[in-house]
Amino acid sequence: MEKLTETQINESLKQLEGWAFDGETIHKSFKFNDFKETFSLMTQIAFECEDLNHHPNWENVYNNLTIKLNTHDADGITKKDFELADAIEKIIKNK
Ligand SMILES: C[C@H](O)[C@H](O)[C@H]1CNC2=NC(N)=NC(=O)C2=N1
Repeated sequence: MEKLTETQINESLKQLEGWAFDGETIHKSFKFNDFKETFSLMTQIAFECEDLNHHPNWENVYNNLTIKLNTHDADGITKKDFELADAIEKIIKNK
């Protein structure tokens, strides 16, 4: 899988509200109602990650969730990161 250039990353980020590029990952932080809702969403996302065979670097503290995505196999950002980010946004929008 080819890694994307910074220009391509920034272009793709325009379609993803609230996501940013920190030089290594695309990332976004979320705040939900409580821990149960947060962990339920993390579980739904986890099954999507398995389907895509693409996994996040994420941190959860109570109702806060920070998700960072990059492609280890490419040592950069690839289309798979944006595919997973899209899937994450859909899960959260439909909660
Ligand atoms: C063998 C390799 O770990 C797998 O192909 C998948 C698993 N999940 C993954 N997740 C992420 N973020 N990057 C990868 O390169 C990746 N590779």
